[in-house]
Amino acid sequence: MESILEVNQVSKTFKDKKAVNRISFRIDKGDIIAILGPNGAGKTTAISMMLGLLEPTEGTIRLFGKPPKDRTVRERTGAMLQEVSVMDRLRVKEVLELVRSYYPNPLDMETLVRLTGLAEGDLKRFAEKLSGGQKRNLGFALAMAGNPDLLFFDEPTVGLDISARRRFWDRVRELAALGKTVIFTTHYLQEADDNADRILLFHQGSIVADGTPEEIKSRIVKRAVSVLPRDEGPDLREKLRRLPMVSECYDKDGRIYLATEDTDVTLAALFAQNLGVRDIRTEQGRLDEAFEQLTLNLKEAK
Ligand SMILES: Nc1ncnc2c1ncn2[C@@H]1O[C@H](COP(=O)(O)OP(=O)(O)OP(=O)(O)O)[C@@H](O)[C@H]1O
Repeated sequence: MESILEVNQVSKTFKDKKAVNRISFRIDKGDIIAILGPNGAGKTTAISMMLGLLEPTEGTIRLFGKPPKDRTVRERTGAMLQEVSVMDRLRVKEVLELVRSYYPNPLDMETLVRLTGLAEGDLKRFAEKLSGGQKRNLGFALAMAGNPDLLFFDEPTVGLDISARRRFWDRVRELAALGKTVIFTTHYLQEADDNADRILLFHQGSIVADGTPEEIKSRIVKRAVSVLPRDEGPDLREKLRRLPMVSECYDKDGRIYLATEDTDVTLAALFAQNLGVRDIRTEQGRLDEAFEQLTLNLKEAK
């Protein structure tokens, strides 16, 4: 299978800030990949390096076997970045025509217009006058103008309403079905879970997990047991923490939570030892909470 993207031991340091720290991965054709992570995790910096907009401090990046700035790479790559800046004083149709003209095998104008989701009348409007959502659609069309094999979307759904989001992901799935490779960034585990074939989980510049949504979830979504303290003994949390299979103990919404590898074993021990707790519940860990918990734990571990 053709390797679309290879990132090898890549780091980026801004003055004394290490924004990306020795990341390595390889992406094959036709996958939808989520780069998932909280604010400041290094997602945008990583994408900017893959696009050749930033030079890595160390390491190498190859797209279609060539460096990011190679002309043939540019011709086969499209991007929609966070700020969709459209040229002043150009009408929508003119912007589309201009960007098409940069590419050897552009997408036909009709398809591009369809991808903007704009009405015929809107094509004559100045691009800068479009609403935020319409600008995003135009950005999507511009990313597609060269009929690229590889697409980058940096937080593509921020600010879109639910139906616009759904339309966006439907279009992305269509593209992947045509054999195009899509890389997008997001803060939301749910969005990555719903739309990606593979997730690269970024945290503080490093990739801390790499796998299918199922693999990532099973790694980070732990079941939990939660209790209320009956009498707040001084070492209650420590005793709870030491119960079998418990990996962590934390307070949330007035309850004490025990993340556990095996709720049955933990519950049996909890009932057997009289630890001064009441209202014992088992919880199916929620995805977003687990994600938050994972990134918090990693932060504390540093
Ligand atoms: N040009 C720059 N100069 C100095 N520091 C920078 C620069 N660009 C990014 N950083 C820092 O590098 C880190 C990673 O930033 P980056 O924008 O890549 O994160 P991100 O995961 O995309 O975050 P967000 O989700 O908020 O967009 C941050 O701490 C940021 O402040």
